[in-house]
Amino acid sequence: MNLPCAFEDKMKGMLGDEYPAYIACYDEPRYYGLRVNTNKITVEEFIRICPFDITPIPWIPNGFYYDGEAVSPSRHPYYFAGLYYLQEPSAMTPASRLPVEQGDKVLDLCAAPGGKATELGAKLMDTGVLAANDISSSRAKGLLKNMEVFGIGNMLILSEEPGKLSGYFAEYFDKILIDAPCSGEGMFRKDKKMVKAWEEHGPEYFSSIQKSIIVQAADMLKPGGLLLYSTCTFDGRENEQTVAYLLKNRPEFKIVDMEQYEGFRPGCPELTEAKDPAIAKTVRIFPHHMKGEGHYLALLRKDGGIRGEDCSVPFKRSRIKLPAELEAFMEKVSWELDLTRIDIRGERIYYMPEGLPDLRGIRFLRTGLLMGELKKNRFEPSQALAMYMKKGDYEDTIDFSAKDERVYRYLKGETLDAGDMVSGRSKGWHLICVDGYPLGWGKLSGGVLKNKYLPGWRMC
Ligand SMILES: C[S@@+](CC[C@H](N)C(=O)[O-])C[C@H]1O[C@@H](n2cnc3c(N)ncnc32)[C@H](O)[C@@H]1O
Repeated sequence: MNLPCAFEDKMKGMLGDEYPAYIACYDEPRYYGLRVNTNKITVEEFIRICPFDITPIPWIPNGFYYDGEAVSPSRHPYYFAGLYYLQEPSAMTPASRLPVEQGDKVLDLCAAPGGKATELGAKLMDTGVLAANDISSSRAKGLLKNMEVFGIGNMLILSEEPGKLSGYFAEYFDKILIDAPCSGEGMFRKDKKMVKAWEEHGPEYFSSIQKSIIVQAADMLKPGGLLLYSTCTFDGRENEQTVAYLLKNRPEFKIVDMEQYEGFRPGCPELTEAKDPAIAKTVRIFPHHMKGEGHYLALLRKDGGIRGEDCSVPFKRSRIKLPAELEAFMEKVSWELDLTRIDIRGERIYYMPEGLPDLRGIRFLRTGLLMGELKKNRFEPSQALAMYMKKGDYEDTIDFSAKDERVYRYLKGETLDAGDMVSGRSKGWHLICVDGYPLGWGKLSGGVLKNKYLPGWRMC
């Protein structure tokens, strides 16, 4: 593989005797990974039903390697059911090393397309709130879809400058992840296009963006909260020096240890001006030490305050009366709605997370779970609501086996004959599942299932 000379020289200087082992990795194939959505299925159950061979990624409890040259997990109905996310193994590390607890308010500041945000949302198990932001609104659309496929409801999908967000969310979050835009040196093997991008915008360009983002993020963290900073690059300016910049400008931050793995290598204090030995607690991932691409991670705690103390002033919502159409639909749903969390905007009905600040003025793609729309005396449930549900949450369900070719036809948007799956009198909205995991909605009449799978999500 042709690497820029300036990059090779830098790596020789950084790695010394290890350089030959490092550069030899470029002749080895890349690794393919998938991460189980523990919000929908346990790891044990996934191993039991997984239709292709997988082997555990040793440092990620819900991560697995698969043979990307032999199988296409993105074509399987379980992928459409949101049971897993396809992700490069090292890229699973940042979300796994941020200790999110149920009830936390969590921010993923550079979140699209959702590789980390989907895992943070899964860890919250439908508690607290996850704000997933990306400055690019086109990339944020992909993020929204991935979050909905994963069944995450307690979310905000934002598309804002971090500096603007810090005015709305001052000391609001318990945990923040910054997977910073970077020069991508760690991904050269996986994606050769990254080399060209590096030649256009290198470490110097990104390090100034990273410094401004990390300080803006710091101001959104509660005292006592944790911030995880990560990149997929090797350059000291983007890694250790960005962390050192935060420590200098926000001295209330301290680097803390993260859960270790034998392949992790310590960060390099010598790459910074202050040479603070604590920088060695940050983590470098090199492909010649682990089966994954290059990454960098730092976990930091903000001093002061009692963890869990809530500094936010929640936006007060009053209990509303449900529209009759939604009330009729909810008769078949097994859970109770908290009426203070319902928000009706035009025809659309949202189920909002609790304890939000006033968001007026922020650019967002979604706030809360889009439950559905009110249309001429009827309620039409959304695709997101189907993905949010668990089998049994809705009374009328059609559960296909993954081996039934109708599952594939459903995902392609076809009308199906489902007379054998229901009693003769059954009609109206049905939750369509594969092996017990919801995929979307269908409307039944006389045994014929009208397809309500979201057109933009169909299998090609
Ligand atoms: C490394 S990618 C994030 C990948 C994502 N965390 C994942 O795991 O799928 C960095 C992202 O930062 C976004 N970005 C760039 N500049 C930004 C800024 N100033 N504020 C917020 N996001 C930014 C980019 O659009 C890009 O999607």
